[in-house]
Amino acid sequence: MATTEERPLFSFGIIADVQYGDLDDAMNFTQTKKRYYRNALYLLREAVQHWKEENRIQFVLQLGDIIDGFNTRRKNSENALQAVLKEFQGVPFGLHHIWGNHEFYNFSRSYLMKSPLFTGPESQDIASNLKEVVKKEADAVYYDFSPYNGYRFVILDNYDISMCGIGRDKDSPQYKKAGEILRQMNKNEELNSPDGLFGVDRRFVLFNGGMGEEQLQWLRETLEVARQRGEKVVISGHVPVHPNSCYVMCLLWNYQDVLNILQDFSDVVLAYFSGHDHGGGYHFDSGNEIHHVTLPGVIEVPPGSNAFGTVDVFSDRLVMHGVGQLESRVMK
Ligand SMILES: Nc1ncnc2c1ncn2[C@@H]1O[C@H](COP(=O)(O)OP(=O)(O)O)[C@@H](O)[C@H]1O
Repeated sequence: MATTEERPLFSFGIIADVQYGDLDDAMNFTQTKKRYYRNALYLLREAVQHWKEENRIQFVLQLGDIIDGFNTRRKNSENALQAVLKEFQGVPFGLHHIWGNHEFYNFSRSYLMKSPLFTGPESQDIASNLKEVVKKEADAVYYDFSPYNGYRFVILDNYDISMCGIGRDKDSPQYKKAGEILRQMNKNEELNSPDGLFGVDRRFVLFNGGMGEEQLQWLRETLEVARQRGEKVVISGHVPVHPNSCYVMCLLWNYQDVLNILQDFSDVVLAYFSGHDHGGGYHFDSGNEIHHVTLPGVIEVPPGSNAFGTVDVFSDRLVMHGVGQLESRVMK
């Protein structure tokens, strides 16, 4: 029989960039990787089946871009969303859906707030309270929860300051702020192009975003409370925040602000999980003992493989069991 040392305190599932669409396979923008839009749904199904059979995860962190932006061309966004949500129907674990750039190519924030992709703590109230939805519409969607005594999970809204798709209203201060940042840093007419930008500056493209001061302050306060309670914290967002954990073009615009906060609270922060960069990545910030995990994107996994995992949480380590392209690792 397993001793308490051998058994995880609790476990959770991770998956990123499913980007499902009823679309033919096609190459990415740079013509370097194929995207398997229809197969992505089967890979999601396989992941859910795997978690059901394992029978030990408490919740899944779905790290964003669950359907592809190209669904809008066929006016098929809602059908695509229904298809992926159907895979989660009746699952015996919780779900935390993070919003990425592709959510905003398909849907406005107010639509998302009322959809099952909103998994914030007030999701129950909001579905039945339209006034609350209107009030919340302008807000960023970030929240925290404690799945187990002594542990806290933080969900960030990396597209708080953004011009992606129809997410933010064009008149909103967040959209205007995003425009100021982008146009100052990126002189291309096509704002998704990083031409003329070098190194980490290549992150100043339209498909990325940033976090506002209010959210950064909330993150500091949340980590301060966690510190006082003696909790350990796992943070997640769609977009990576460490330049060594991803291709730099995929970094959060103000990644340094977030890194500074994580480093200030390195005594409580264990890891940062993200998606967005389909190639995936990993970096151990050894000075601060924080693990940065960027999951490979399901959309670019050929049939026959997959990219998801189960993380077992022990008192002294996180053990990530990767399936397919997600590498397994022990994170002390
Ligand atoms: N180097 C680039 N120059 C111009 N546009 C680009 C470039 N790379 C990507 N894009 C555009 O940016 C958008 C997002 O790129 P994409 O690779 O599809 O993102 P994701 O990885 O999130 O699916 C697409 O509209 C794509 O055409």
